[in-house]
Amino acid sequence: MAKLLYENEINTQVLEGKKIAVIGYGSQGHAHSLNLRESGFDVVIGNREGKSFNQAKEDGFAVYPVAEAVKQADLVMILLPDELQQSVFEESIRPNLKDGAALAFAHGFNVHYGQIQPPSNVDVFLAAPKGPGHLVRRTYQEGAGVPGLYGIYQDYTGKAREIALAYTAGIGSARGGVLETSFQEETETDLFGEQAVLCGGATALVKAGFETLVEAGYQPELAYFECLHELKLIVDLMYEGGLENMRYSISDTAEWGDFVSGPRVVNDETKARMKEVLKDIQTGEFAKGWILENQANRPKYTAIKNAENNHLIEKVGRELRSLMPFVKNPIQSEQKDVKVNVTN
Ligand SMILES: NC(=O)C1=CN([C@@H]2O[C@H](COP(=O)(O)OP(=O)(O)OC[C@H]3O[C@@H](n4cnc5c(N)ncnc54)[C@H](OP(=O)(O)O)[C@@H]3O)[C@@H](O)[C@H]2O)C=CC1
Ligand SMILES: CC[C@](O)(C(C)=O)C(=O)O
Ligand SMILES: [Mg+2]
Ligand SMILES: [Mg+2]
Repeated sequence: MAKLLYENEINTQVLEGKKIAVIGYGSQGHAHSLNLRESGFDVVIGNREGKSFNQAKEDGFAVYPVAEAVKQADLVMILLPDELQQSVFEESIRPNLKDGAALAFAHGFNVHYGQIQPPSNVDVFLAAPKGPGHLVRRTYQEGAGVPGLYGIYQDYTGKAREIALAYTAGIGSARGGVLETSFQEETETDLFGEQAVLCGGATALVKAGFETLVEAGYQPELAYFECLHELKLIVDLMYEGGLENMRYSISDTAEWGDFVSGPRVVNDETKARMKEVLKDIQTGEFAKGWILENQANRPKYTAIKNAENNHLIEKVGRELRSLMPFVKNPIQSEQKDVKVNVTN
């Protein structure tokens, strides 16, 4: 088994007395900053003025324009959207990095695809929690943590690995275990996971199941419960004890259906498509398309997002969840301007 490291094996002294600038106070940014502060580290925030800037202030941080935060930092963690990192880096980060500082990323996209070429006089590492930022925060508050990856791209000071590990401990990832990787491996597997399984694969499966039932004349509310609501309960069982634990809790009828019908839906053809998705990630084709989409102001992204928000499963879901007060949405209720663009 690969070597995972845990809190009790990590020495965090290397970050004592050092100033950490977290650049970006969004999903990952707020979680890293709050967790690091509660782990005893000295954190300042760099953000443009606006919603996140104000939130970070409200949360008690010293908040600066990006350039000012970078100037004072011994460690700069870049938690800006991937598609904006290159321009902010060239304008406000590169010119202000201290000699011997550490530059960190939570995803290797920009370094791996050559969008950011770090200067040679800094350490460069990856500290990538394997989970959404709001859960990185929530699990930390619960005394647990989201497992993470660390990887060294450049070791200028000779301490890059020690610093990276201390950082993963500070955000709570070392409670779940941290695994060494490279920027290439993290970037390619993270993109594959989110596209083929966790986000793209899961939403496509849920929607296809919902549509199949509704088109066959079944009630949309029932189809929502069956294909989306209950999925969380099933995945919780997998999270807690693997496929075996989920199969222990379901009926034998369901388990037999799982064995014989699952492979009829997700089969060799699906796997061949997954391999195509992976190939596009490995060759840089996906990255190129995403960079161009942003340069064009996201026409396809915006059209698809609007259509998705207006899908029947979303309309039915909003109504049903409003009738289930125990289904809390702490993430969106903490945001003042939820980005749901619903028509009709
Ligand atoms: N989301 C996740 O859970 C995960 C993300 N990652 C990686 O973490 C990084 C951050 O992603 P994520 O947390 O989703 O990003 P978000 O979009 O949630 O947050 C981005 C933050 O950057 C700020 N920002 C945007 N533009 C600028 C700018 N020009 N100058 C200064 N600040 C700016 C935003 O502030 P404002 O309010 O002003 O827009 C916001 O606070 C990415 O590399 C991503 O791949 C890795 C693992 C999981
Ligand atoms: C699964 C999506 C993710 O990779 C993540 C939360 O880990 C992301 O980029 O947001
Ligand atoms: Mg991820
Ligand atoms: Mg990702």
